[in-house]
Amino acid sequence: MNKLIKTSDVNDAGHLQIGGVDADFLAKKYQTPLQVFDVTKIRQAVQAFKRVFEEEGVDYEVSYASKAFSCLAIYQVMAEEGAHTDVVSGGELYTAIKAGFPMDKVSFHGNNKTRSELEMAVDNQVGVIMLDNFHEIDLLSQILKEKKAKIKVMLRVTPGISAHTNEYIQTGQVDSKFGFDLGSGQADLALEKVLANPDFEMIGVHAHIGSQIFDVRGFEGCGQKLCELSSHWLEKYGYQCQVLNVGGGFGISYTEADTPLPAEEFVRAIVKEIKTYCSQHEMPVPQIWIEPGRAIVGPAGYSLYTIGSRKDLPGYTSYVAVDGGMGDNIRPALYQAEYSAVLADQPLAEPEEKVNLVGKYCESGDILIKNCPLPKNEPGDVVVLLSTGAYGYSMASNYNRNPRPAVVFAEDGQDKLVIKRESYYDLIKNDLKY
Ligand SMILES: Cc1ncc(COP(=O)(O)O)c(C=O)c1O
Ligand SMILES: N[C@@H](CCCC[NH3+])C(=O)O
Repeated sequence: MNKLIKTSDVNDAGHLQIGGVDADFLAKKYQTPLQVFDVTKIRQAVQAFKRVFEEEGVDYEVSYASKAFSCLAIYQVMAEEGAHTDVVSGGELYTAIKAGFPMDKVSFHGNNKTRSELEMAVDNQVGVIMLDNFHEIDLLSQILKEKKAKIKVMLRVTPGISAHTNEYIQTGQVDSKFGFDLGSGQADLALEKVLANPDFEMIGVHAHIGSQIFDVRGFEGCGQKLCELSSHWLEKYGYQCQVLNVGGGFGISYTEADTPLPAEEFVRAIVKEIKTYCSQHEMPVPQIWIEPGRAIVGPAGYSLYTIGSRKDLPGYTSYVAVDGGMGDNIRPALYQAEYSAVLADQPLAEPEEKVNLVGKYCESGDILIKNCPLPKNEPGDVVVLLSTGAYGYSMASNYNRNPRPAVVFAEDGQDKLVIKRESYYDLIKNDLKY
């Protein structure tokens, strides 16, 4: 039995249930490929993070990194849970605005925010802009002057920590496109510029060391680096950081081989590290903000596909193809990410074979799971990839002009369509004939 499946995930009919709704029923009702989220799991993930901070007695914010999955409904759920959110583009910001998400709880990230994106953020008075580089400090200064506006800012720094994860998803090492480098003095210079402009209200410092990280030491190191920087700034400039934002990146299980700490335990370790530093240096404990994306939506997401063709290669392997693939989940092709799968109508069945579970895209690399253990299966069966809630739909494309799937939220036995399936017309609606 797949260890990612708990007995509570299986209903009386022996089918997988998501948010209390039968997965086979969802596949029939909405067709496949289909992305389904268990909203209870999303809420529980936010609440588990909050509980740690409350138990530790520190001021905090849990800011959902919405690049992991962005749509109107997820911002509504985050607003209901009292979470902050971070956005990294005008498009994510627009979606949060249209969802009615409170703008004072938005952090705006990005290494190359455009003038129009920054103007949009200022016009909507987002909670905080994460300043990433000198160009942005100048650009935002100009915009604030023109608009006679003020805004809260934080400086994003690279703490010089290489988290042990795929090289494309590391961000905290010195040689990174994000943030101000500490060692070369860039971060000090950035602070000087920011403090010199009264239109900026500088509230603190941010670092994010990477994503899908299992080793707690990187996070502790990040917390410590931010504390050291904060002491240094107090000593050198008399500037006291109110907020230390340690980013996200908490690893989750995609397969049975992944055994990370529960995500909230990473946070407990960071909080303890910061508290220890502060007590040793007689500093007040600042507000601690975190920005988890994957850990909030990843385990709550399920990708439902229908099995179609099969190719058996004697002496090699078998290819079992589904009606989605790299267009709705690029992660296996891009990062060699691994997933596990079960059949919707018999999630507890023992595997009988290992196959390459492939998609329908015109690429040999369109393999969702290599050597995927599956029970006996046939065309028409619904196969479900687990833990696909983060960076699946949000990185989806229309490659081969395949429409993107529908997304359904399921909670307490109720299902609700939150993103319609794209139609063929959607694919051509912005095309113009030559
Ligand atoms: C600045 C920042 N914050 C938060 C996140 C969220 O990371 P994760 O989804 O791994 O928690 C990212 C993405 O890696 C990021 O770049
Ligand atoms: N998109 C990546 C993570 C990047 C996180 C954004 N900084 C993934 O699927 O793992």
